[in-house]
Formats: sequence, structure tokens, C-alpha cells
Amino acid sequence: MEKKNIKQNEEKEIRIDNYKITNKIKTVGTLKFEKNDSTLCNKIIIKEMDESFTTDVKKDDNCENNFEKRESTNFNISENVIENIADTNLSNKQETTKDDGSITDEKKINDLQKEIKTAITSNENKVEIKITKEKNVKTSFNKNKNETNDTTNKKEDLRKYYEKLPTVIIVIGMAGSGKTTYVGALYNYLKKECKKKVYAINLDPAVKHLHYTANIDIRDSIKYHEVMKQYKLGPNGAIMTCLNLFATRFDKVIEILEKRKNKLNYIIVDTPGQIEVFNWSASGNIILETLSVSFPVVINYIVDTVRCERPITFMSNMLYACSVLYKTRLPFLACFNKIDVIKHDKCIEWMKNYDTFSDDVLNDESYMASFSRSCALMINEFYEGIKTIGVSSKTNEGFNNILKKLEYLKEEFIIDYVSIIDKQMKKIKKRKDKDIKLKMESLLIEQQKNISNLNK
Ligand SMILES: Nc1nc2c(ncn2[C@@H]2O[C@H](COP(=O)(O)OP(=O)(O)OP(=O)(O)O)[C@@H](O)[C@H]2O)c(=O)[nH]1
Repeated sequence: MEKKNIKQNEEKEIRIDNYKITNKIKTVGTLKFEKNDSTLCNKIIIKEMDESFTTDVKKDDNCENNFEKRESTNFNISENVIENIADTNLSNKQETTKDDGSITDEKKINDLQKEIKTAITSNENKVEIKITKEKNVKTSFNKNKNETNDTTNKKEDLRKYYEKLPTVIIVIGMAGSGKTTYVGALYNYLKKECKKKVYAINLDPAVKHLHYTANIDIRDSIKYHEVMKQYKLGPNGAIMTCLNLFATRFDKVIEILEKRKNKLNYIIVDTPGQIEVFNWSASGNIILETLSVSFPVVINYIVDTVRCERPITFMSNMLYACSVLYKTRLPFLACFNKIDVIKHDKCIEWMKNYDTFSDDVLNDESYMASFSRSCALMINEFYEGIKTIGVSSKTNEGFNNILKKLEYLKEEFIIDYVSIIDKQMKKIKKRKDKDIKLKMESLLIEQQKNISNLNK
């Protein structure tokens, strides 16, 4: 056994055989041992009995009762690339099992208590000690390989792990489809009607007014108009550059979400109006990949039903939606928004019945008609693979069906996506980390080139 002198207000560490016990003990009080035998023990922690230490979460990290709180995200975007993006959660989880001894018998626990007592009293500090037996946090892909080789159990654990995580809802849609209004309505609905813990992230640097309280807002870190001026860009180029700059520090966002995850049910992400900026850019890719490695993710595509009155505009909207689905390959919910203005029944009919669509297209005189008919034949598979819903972000009509669909899609993520990860988790993670790092590096190089060109 190895003992370290324990000084007040210092990190204390005691090593007893295979057991490592670390903590900060600040409070001076009476020495007391407490033991909880009701659960299986795989870890020993010395806990300070001071009120401030009753939770493992730091006070300012605990937003249980304050989801309105804006996170401080004024990241220094000129800092160098941070390594291991997307790894934050994994490495955090590893901490829970790393080096932890497994204590199975009473004698060992008693011996351990004596050892701790001697170690602490030798320093003449009066401290209150709690030895807790903690349930094994089985995060599946992080747990010790020796613990289980049973793949069925592993899958079940992984499933349970993802089930507990908040669902990330990424709201994507054409400019003016009502994304921001929808995010506001969904945020309020989930929070007030469904009593869920909701967190909102705004990734649209150009938005002027939000209908919800964003916990993380890209505008806090990056000033759209300054980017426009500095890089001499137009509106779309500036949005793209803002998103690129923000993506280089997306690891910080993941870090924040990791701290909050146990207390959240939903994380809603509002994206810029231009689909291509998010869907086809490297930064959009980084953001999506990073989030989907860490949380169950659902794509919520917003369709402007008013603009789908004609079968041809409906088809172009569906082609966009289709491209988003095949790019992201994530569970997909298409929301026909603005049904207070026009119902979406026709759209659903077109999706279900090719003949109806074909007939209606024939009545449309546009030269695009025959192209749309061909597309409708081709796009059938897409219609079958997605969920649809009609909503009004103004009147909240249709929102009562949303929760069920979101739960269904989370389940879809867990079944389809998690089981694949289970097999190749490490491989995928390694590849993604490398991939993401490379993308981030190239973004920074691009950024530096732009700056040096401007300085010439
Ligand atoms: N009638 C009606 N209008 C809506 C609804 N949802 C949004 N709108 C209106 O549609 C317009 C565009 O809404 P936004 O929420 O700004 O749309 P957006 O997709 O975020 O816009 P960009 O960020 O520019 O892409 C606004 O005038 C909204 O008031 C709805 O459900 N019904």
C-alpha cells in the first residue's frame, strides 16, 4: 500500500493495492464512515460531506433548474485545431471505469476503511468520509473488455445507454420555410406542454430575431457582418464562413452538451436558411458527424406547405429533402409547416399515390412536368423511409403528434445506427476523429490563407 500525505484543500490520493481513491476534501468535520451494501460495488469514492460536494457536477455546470441560461461560447476561433473532437464524451466516460478496482468482499472493504482512516488521521485533519458503493455505469463501448464478451449484453447496454441520452433534433429546411418559428414553437411545446427539459442551439449567424431562448448561439462567437466585411463576402459566403469558423471549435459545444446530457431530454439545433450551406459544407458535415457520434440524432426537415401547392414545387422540395436524407443517412421527420394557411393533405396524397401526382402534373403546363413525373417514380423509396407530419408553428396545430414521432425516430436511430456502431465503434470513432481533424485542419488552413490574402 502506498499513502500520500493529505493536506487540507488539496487533491488527495490514496492507493491501496489495486484501488485508487482520489478527491478533494475541504470541509473540516467529524470522521465518520458510511457504507451502503445495497448495491454492487465496483468503485470507491471518498466524498466530502459538505453540501457543495453532494453532486459530482460543478455548481456552474449544473443547469438543472436553469435551462434558460445562455452558455458562454465566445470561443477564440483563431486558436489552433483542437485534437480529439467528438472524443470528449468517450474520454469522459472512460474516467468512470478507468483504474477502478472491483471490490467484492466485506473484508476488503473493512481493510480499506482502516487504511483510509489511518491515512487521513495521520494528517490530523478532521474530515467526514463517505465510502459509497456505486452501480457500475455500463457505457458499453467504454467498459472494460474483460467485463463481458457477450455481444447480446453489450448491445443491450449500448441500447440502454443511448436511450438515456437526449435526442438531438436538427432542424433543416429551405429559406423561409419557417425553421426559426418552428424551433420556437417546438421548444415551447416540449417544455411547457410535455414538461421536457429542452436545450436550444442556434447555428444561423444571420438570424435577427429568435422565437426561443438559445442556450448556445453562434452569434455570440462570430459576428456575421464583421465576417462579411473582413472577408469581403456576400451573404451566403459569409454564412458559410461563419459556420466554418464555428465548426473549428465545435468540440467546445460537445463539451458543454456532455455536461448537460443527463439532465436533458431534447437538444434542438436551428440551422441557417440555405440548406446547401449546412448540408453540403464541410462544417455542416463536421457538426452532424460529431453530434451523431455522441447522441441520437434526428433530422427534422421543414417543408413550406404553401410553396408545395403546385406538384412541381412540391417535387423540387422533396428532391431537396431526399438529398438531405441521403447525405445525412439519419432518421428523418418531414414537417409540412404552415398548415394554418394550407393543409398538407394533397402532399401526403402525392406521396402515397403516384397516379394522383402524375395526373396533377399533367394539368400543370410547366416544361418540368415530365421530369417531375420521372422523379416521383424514383423517389418512392424515399417516401417510404421517412415519417411525415403536418404542423403550424403559428397555431401549434399538429404538435400533439410530434412527441410520438420523435420517440419512434430515436428508437430507429438506436436500432439502425447504434447496432452498427456496436460492431465497429472503435474503428468508426478512429476514422471519424481522423476525418474530422483533417477537415478542421483544412478549414483552418483555408481561413489562414484568406487572412493572408487580405493582408497582402
Ligand atoms: N402562417 C404561418 N406562417 C409561418 C409559420 N411558420 C413560419 N411562418 C412565417 O414564415 C416566415 C419565415 O419564417 P422563419 O421562421 O423566419 O423561416 P426560416 O426558415 O427560419 O427563415 P430563414 O432563416 O431565412 O431561412 C415568417 O414570416 C414566419 O412568420 C406557420 O406555421 N404559419
